Amino acid sequence: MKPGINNYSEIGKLNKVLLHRIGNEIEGLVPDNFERLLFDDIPYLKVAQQEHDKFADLLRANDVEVIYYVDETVKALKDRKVRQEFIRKFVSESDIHSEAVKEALEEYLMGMTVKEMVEKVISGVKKSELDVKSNSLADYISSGYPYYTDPMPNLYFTRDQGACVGNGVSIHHMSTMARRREALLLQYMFKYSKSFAPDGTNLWYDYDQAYSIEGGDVLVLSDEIVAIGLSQRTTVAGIEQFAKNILDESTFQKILVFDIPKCRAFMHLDTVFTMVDFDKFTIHPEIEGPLQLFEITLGKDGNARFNSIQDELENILKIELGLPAVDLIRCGGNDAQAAQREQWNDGSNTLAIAPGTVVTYERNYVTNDLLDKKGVKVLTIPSSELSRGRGGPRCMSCPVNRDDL
Ligand SMILES: NC(=[NH2+])NCCC[C@H](N)C(=O)O
Repeated sequence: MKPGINNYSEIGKLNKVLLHRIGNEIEGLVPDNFERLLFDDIPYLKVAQQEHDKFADLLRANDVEVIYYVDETVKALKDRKVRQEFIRKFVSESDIHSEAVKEALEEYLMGMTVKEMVEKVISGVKKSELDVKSNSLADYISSGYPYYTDPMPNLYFTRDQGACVGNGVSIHHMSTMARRREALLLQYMFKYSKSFAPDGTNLWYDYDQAYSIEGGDVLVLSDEIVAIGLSQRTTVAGIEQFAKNILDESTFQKILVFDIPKCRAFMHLDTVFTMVDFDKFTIHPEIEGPLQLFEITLGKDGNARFNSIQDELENILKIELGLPAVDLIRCGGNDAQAAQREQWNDGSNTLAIAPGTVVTYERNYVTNDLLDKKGVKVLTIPSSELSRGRGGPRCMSCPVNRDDL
C-alpha cells in the first residue's frame, strides 16, 4: 500500500475509506424541510446507525481501514486557534443575521470539548440551547424556526463533499446551501491533519472557489482519465477549474465531461453509472446513449483543448479504456418496474472494493442477482433506513487509498 492519498481508479483494492456514521443530524428532518434538506423521508436513526455499522464492519472485514469524519475533524481542530477560526467560519456561513447570536454561538461552541463541538456543528444548534438576549428584526422574523445552525443530514454521503483523485484532494463547493458547510470539515482535515493529508498532498479544488462541483460526479476511470458529470450539481466552470489544476499537476491526461440531464433523478453521474470491474459497469438504462461528452486535455502550450464526442456509452468506454468489449449491467435488468424501483434505491450506485467485488444494498436483489450472474462478487448491506437519503454505497464512501491496478 502506498502512503497517504492514492486513488488512481474506481476499482483498485480499497485500503482506506472516509465515512460518516449517521447521527443526530437526522433527527432534524421533518416533512416541512425535506425539499430543502434533500430528503424524501425520515430514516429511523437507531436502525440507520446499525445499518451503517454493518457497512463499516463489512469494509473492515475486507481489510479496509475505516476513518470517520468526526474523528478526523477532531484531530484537525486540536489547536485552539485553529478551532476558533473554524468556528468563526462555520458560524459566518450558517445564515445568521444577528451579531448577538453569532457571538453567543461562538462562545457556546468554544466551551465544548472538541468532539462535542464537532458533533454539534453536524447535528445543528437549536435555539432552545442558547439564551440570547437579542433584539433584532432577523431574530423576530425567524422566531418560529427551531435552529440557529441547520443540521447536516446529508453528511453521511461522504462521496460528495470532496474526492481523493490521484495523490490529491478536491474539496468541493457544494451546489446547495443545505450541503455547503459539510465541505468545511474536509477543508480543515486537509489543512491541519497530517495523518489524513500528509505534506505534499495536492489540492485540485477548494471550498472557497466560486463554482459548484460534487464528488458524486467525479469518477476516476483510469490513471489517465477522470470522468465528470456536468449535472444538476456540477457546473461547467467548476469542471474547467478542476481540470486545469489536475491536468497541470498530475499524471492524469484527460477529463471526460458527461453532459447528463439536469434533474434529481440523475442527481450525480454515480446515480446512473458506476464501475465494478475492468470492463463491467452498472448503469441506469437511460445513460446508454447516444450521449454528449466533452474532452478536456492540455495542449503542448499548456492551454486547455476541448473536443466534442457524441456516441453510445458502450463505444465511449471501449475507446477510452482501450477494451475490446465492455459489459453494461442495467439496474433492474430488463424488467421496467424492477428498474425503476431499484434505481430509486440506488441499485446502480455500487462501491467496488476490488476489481469485480462490490458492496451494494441488499434490497436491490434483481440487480444484485444480475451482477452475480456476470461473475461479480456482491457483498450486501441492509438498507431499509440508509436508502431513504437517496444515496447508495458509493455515495456513502470517500475512498482515500486504493492499490494501483
Ligand atoms: N453521490 C451521490 N449520488 N450522492 C447522493 C446524495 C443524496 C443527498 N440526499 C443529496 O441530495 O445530496
